[in-house]
Amino acid sequence: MTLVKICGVSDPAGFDAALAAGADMLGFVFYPPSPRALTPAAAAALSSRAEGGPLRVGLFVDPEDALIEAVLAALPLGLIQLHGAEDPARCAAIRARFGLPVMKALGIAEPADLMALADYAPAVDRFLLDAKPPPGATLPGGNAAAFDWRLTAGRAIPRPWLLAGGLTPDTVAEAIRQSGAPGVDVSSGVERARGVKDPARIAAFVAAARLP
Ligand SMILES: O=C(O)c1ccccc1NCC(=O)[C@H](O)[C@H](O)COP(=O)(O)O
Repeated sequence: MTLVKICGVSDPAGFDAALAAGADMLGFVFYPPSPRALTPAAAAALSSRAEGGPLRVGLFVDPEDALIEAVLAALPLGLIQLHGAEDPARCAAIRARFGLPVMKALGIAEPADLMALADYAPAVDRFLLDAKPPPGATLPGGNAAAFDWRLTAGRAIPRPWLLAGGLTPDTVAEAIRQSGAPGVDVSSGVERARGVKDPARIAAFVAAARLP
């Protein structure tokens, strides 16, 4: 079954909808410039709405250790997503220091971009293959921009991975078919306004991603 991550969950309605829809992972953004950013305390309050359920993913952009420490003091995470310019050594250091699996996000626009996967593979547990930020974007992710899904078709990706970038309830099934992705991640495509999740779109996205 295709894994589904709902990223940038920032309010109770979005959290409850992702849970009810059966999402596998929930992303909490710890990057203050994002409209989806949470404080550690706010993420802890959201996360405590349910015992168990989806894996809680903490999303960081070139974080200092102190930020990860502050988040982990507030709530348990199951996975650390690194969405900045962290190199393999920094990914490995974060994984070792915090004893948590790491998912490295990489921007993909052309076949050559997939060559970085081999360098990162020993240092990380998962990949998130996303579009590169479009010109003028102020965030490294969550921009509703897609890359050519055919770039990953038939490619051996050296870790479990999620496809991300511009996915919506209407496109996710075709994206899975074209890319061969074993999992998908979405943020903007399940929002009714930037940074505000839409429960109906979350339900529709998870259902569409799970269609045979
Ligand atoms: O979502 C954010 O605000 C964000 C901010 C800074 C770095 C990464 C961010 N999002 C990363 C994600 O995992 C998104 O879900 C992924 O880029 C796909 O986003 P979208 O194209 O909006 O579905």
